[in-house]
Amino acid sequence: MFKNIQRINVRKLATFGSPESVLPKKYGGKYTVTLIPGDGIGKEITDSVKTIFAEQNVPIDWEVIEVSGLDKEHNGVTEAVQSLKRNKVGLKGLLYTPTGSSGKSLNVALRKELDIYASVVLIKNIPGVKSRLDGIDFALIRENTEGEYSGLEHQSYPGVVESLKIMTRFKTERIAKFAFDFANKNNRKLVTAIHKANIMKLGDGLFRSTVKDVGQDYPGINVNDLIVDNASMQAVAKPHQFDVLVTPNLYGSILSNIGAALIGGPGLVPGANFGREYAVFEPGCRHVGLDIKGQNTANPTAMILSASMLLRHLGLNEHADRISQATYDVIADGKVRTKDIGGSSSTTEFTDAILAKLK
Ligand SMILES: NC(=O)C1=CN([C@@H]2O[C@H](COP(=O)(O)OP(=O)(O)OC[C@H]3O[C@@H](n4cnc5c(N)ncnc54)[C@H](O)[C@@H]3O)[C@@H](O)[C@H]2O)C=CC1
Ligand SMILES: O=C(O)CCC(=O)C(=O)O
Ligand SMILES: [Mg+2]
Repeated sequence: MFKNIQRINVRKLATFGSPESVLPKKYGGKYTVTLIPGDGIGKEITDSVKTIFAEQNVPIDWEVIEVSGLDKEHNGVTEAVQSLKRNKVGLKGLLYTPTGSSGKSLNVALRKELDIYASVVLIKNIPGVKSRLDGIDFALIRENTEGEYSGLEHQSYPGVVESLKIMTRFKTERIAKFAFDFANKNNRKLVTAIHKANIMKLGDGLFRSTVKDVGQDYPGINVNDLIVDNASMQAVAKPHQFDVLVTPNLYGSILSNIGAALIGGPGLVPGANFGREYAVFEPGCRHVGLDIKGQNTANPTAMILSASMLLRHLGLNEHADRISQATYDVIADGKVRTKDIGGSSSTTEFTDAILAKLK
C-alpha cells in the first residue's frame, strides 16, 4: 500500500553513541558539557551529579544554562541551544510545560531544534528495589521529533479542533534503523513496532510497514508488531517478552511511564536523546517533580544513570562503570534510600552514600 511513497535511504543517519567524528573534542584534557538543570527537582538531582563528578575528578567542565518553562520570556533558551550546538553533549532536567491553552513545550522545541530524534529509555529492574516482577529488561526507542508532539492544532470551527499527528517515512525509517542498530550493538534479538494501525491506518500504518521493511536489512534480528493498547497490557502482564520496542512519539511517552511503574518509579529510569550531531541525556520518563521541588527528597538515580550514559557516550567508561555501580550498590544495601522507593533519606544523604561507596 505504501510502496509508492518514496523510500529515502537514511542508513547513514542512525547512530548510537555517535561515531568518532561527531564526538566533541577535549580542551585542556576536559570536555565541556552543557548542563540545563531545568524546573522542579532538576537542580537537586543535577547537583547530585555535579557533586559526584567533582569528587571523582571526571574530566568535564559544566556550562550551566538556566532555562525555565515557568518563565514566559523564555530566557536562556537561545543560549541553551547555542551551548548544546557548540558542546554537542548535554545533561538536562525537565522544563515545565503548563497544561492548557498557552505555552509550547520547551523540551519538545529543543529536541526538534537539535534534531535529537531518537529517545532511548532503559527499563530494567534495579537490584534491591521491590517490584511485582523480576528480570525486566527492555529498551524503548521512541521517535522524538514528530507524531503527536508536532504541536499543530487549530480550531477550525468553534467547538471543533483539529490536532495533527505528522508521520513521515523519512523520520520513521531513521528511527527504525536506529532501533535495529541499537539491537545489534546491544546484543538484543527482537524489535517490536508499537502502533495503532487498525485505527490510524495511514500514519501508524506507515510506521508499522516501514519498521518491518527496515527489519529486512537485519537478518539476525526478529521483528514483530503490537497494537499500543495490547502492548500496554502486555507491558504490565508479561514484560519479559519485550526486548527493543520502537514507537512513535506519544506511545513511547506512555510506555516509558508504564515501564517506570514496573521497576519502581520515575526516579530510577535513565534516558538519552540522540541525533546525528548532538546527544542530550535526561531522565527517561521525563518528570518535572514540581510538587517536591526544593524538599531534598527527590531520587537522583535516574539523573545519575543518565549522566553515566553520557560518560559512556564520551568514552569515559571507567568513570561510568564506577559511578553507576556505586549507585546500584547503595540501593542494594537498602540502608540509604529516598522516599519514592520506601526510604526516608534525603537526596543529599543518598548522594553522600554514593560518595562513601566510591572512596
Ligand atoms: N508537566 C510538564 O511540564 C512535563 C510533563 N512531561 C510528561 O508528562 C507526564 C506527567 O508529568 P507531570 O504530571 O508533570 O509529572 P510530575 O513531574 O508531577 O511527576 C509525577 C510524580 O512523580 C514524582 N517524581 C518524579 N520524579 C521523581 C524523582 N526523581 N524522585 C521522586 N519522585 C519523583 C513527582 O514528585 C510526582 O509526584 C510525565 O510522565 C512526562 O512524560 C514531560 C515534561 C514536562
Ligand atoms: O515537554 C513536555 O512538557 C511534555 C513532553 C512529554 O511528555 C515527554 O517528552 O515525554
Ligand atoms: Mg512524557
